[in-house]
Amino acid sequence: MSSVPAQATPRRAATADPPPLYRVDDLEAEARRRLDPVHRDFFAGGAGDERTLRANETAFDGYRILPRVLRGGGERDLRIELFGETLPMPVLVSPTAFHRLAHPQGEVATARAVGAAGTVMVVSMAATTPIEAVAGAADPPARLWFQLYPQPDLGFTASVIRRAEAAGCRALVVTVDSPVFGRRDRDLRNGFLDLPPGCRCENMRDPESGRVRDIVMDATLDWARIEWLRETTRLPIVLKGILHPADARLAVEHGVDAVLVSNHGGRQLDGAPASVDALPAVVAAVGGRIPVLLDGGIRRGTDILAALALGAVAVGIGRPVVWALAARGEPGVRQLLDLLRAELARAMTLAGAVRPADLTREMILDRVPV
Ligand SMILES: Cc1cc2nc3c(=O)[nH]c(=O)nc-3n(C[C@H](O)[C@H](O)[C@H](O)COP(=O)(O)O)c2cc1C
Ligand SMILES: CCCCC(=O)C(=O)O
Repeated sequence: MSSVPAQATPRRAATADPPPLYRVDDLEAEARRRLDPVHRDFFAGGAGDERTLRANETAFDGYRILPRVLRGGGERDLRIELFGETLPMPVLVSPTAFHRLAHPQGEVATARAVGAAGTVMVVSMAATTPIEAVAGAADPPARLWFQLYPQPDLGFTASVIRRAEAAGCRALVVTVDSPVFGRRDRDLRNGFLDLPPGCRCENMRDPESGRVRDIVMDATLDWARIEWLRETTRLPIVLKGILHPADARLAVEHGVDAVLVSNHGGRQLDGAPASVDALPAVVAAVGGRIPVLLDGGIRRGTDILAALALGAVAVGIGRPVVWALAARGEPGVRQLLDLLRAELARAMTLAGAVRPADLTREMILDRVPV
């Protein structure tokens, strides 16, 4: 039970702690002040006219939560089960490239914050810290999943998977929305091409030559390659970037363990639907056979609630993590995860749900005029 006034925040004493965080979006403004404008544009931007980028956030305005009352229930239980493990909350850190452009401690800082929160960090193939160092960074250790852009060189792809397995990653997140790199006008205008000296995609280091390879976006990628991956690893496979229900069905047929409904944060196909708008049809197509995850535009506990009620088992957050990292480093990412947890718990309490499984489709009114 909370005593009134639940909102009161004590006046701040002079301390080294980061300032309080009231809303996720405040981190973006703070990060923008600190970042090199070229890097800021890389993190913030999307493909084309950024229609999909904008839609990811605004689409949540089109859903309303129909609360249940007088359900009691006391403390909320935010835990979920995924791949046989219990996660403390239904929020994962989606893979984002180049954390060392946001903060000198890069992925190490992110992993420490995620370790403290007990949830999952999906480490990007384009991380600027080797997966082994990310895995060794956090105490308690972070649960890591590894994001893969399958490379045309199968031997090299297999070697990256072996590294991820050896480092203790518990799932492989295969990004399938990037047969070619999205065209991002901001980066083209800014001439953003190279990482600063000393900053590299360490997971792309060739085991034989020691050279760091470029990540290839492979337009020949097809379901046969997913079958190859299925035979190459025993890790659960998550397909990231599913939007069409027919692809969700194919994913199930190919023995994939989960799908992540995503448009890559609006950075690949501009004009694709907002993730949350694509979610219900994917959930229907999958029919409960495998978990459905979602990322794109999650900025509030109520966004998480809506996605769960529409059938997602968990959501991922991309840019907010980068902003938190750039603004406040590891403590910022901790604050971000704490804030989203608190917002979700409060939203669930107000909506009459004790646990994520209580969030059901009838609690969402959609096509609300905005
Ligand atoms: C700066 C940035 C880098 C990203 N890098 C990757 C990546 O390396 N691999 C990947 O699969 N997705 C990548 N994504 C997409 C995210 O995993 C995620 O789908 C997206 O950011 C979710 O939307 P949100 O930023 O609105 O939360 C990146 C997104 C951003 C913003
Ligand atoms: C080769 C870097 C890929 C990063 C990425 O996926 C993105 O910027 O969206």
